[in-house]
Amino acid sequence: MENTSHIELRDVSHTFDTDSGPLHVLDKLSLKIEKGSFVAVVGPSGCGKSTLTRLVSGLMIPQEGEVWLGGNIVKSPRSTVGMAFQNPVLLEWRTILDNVLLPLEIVKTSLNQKQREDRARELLALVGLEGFEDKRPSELSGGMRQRASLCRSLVHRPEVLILDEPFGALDAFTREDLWQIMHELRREEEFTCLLITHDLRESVFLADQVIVLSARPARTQYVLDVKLGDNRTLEDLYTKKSVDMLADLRHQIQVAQGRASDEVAA
Ligand SMILES: Nc1ncnc2c1ncn2[C@@H]1O[C@H](COP(=O)(O)OP(=O)(O)OP(=O)(O)O)[C@@H](O)[C@H]1O
Repeated sequence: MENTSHIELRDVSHTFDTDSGPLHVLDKLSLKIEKGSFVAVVGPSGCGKSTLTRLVSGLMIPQEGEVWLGGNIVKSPRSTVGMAFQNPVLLEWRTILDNVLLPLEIVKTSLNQKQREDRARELLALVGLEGFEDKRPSELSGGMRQRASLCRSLVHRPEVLILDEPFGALDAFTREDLWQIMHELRREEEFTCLLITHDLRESVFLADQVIVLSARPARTQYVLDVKLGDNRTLEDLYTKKSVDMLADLRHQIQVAQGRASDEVAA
């Protein structure tokens, strides 16, 4: 069947077996993400957002429905996916450069050692870590470690970048720095991005589209097209357009949490 989306979930349902019985997490979840777009997923705590990232990356296979990536059904972990999480999990016994190089030791590549290092150094320079290549992770701040983690997730030029709350543990100012670095990375690198976040401002600043999931079992409840330009700045978050979008999203989250009616516009 023809498939024009880069990432697509078709009627995906999943139930975990837990000590207290079956836990129905996703219920006929369907969504489409176009190639090169940046989509943020928000929703109530525990609704199944991380489960969604595991399905897209092939770390898990759904019990029902299909996950498509680049025109193929996902049946196993995919090397064309890069991932970054809230905890950067850098290896302390490796330098920052060697941490960034790690995926190129695992994924098949035609690059020789010099080309690999050039690629890693290019990314580190892009995120402002030039001069820190030989440091150990513990010598860097939390924000710098997360920047290195982003480089590691992109070093093998994945087609899809999955970010699961990567900025959630950072202070507000560092988080905003990282948001701007994400825009810089997007200008320089080619990838389709799926971001999981609890931060509505982050979703509006970074994404082309924000998908609101319902409470568990999650379904797509609402989709917001973010009508800000590609060259958006932090100041744009304080314009009426952004404030209205944020109010809309906040209302949808309240609906998902059962704290508001979906008949009332925010
Ligand atoms: N392997 C598993 N086995 C059993 N239960 C699981 C498993 N993985 C996740 N869960 C449960 O499924 C539910 C959804 O988990 P998931 O991590 O996808 O939610 P989330 O929306 O990312 O949560 P949060 O917003 O808190 O980060 C949670 O109740 C979680 O405890």
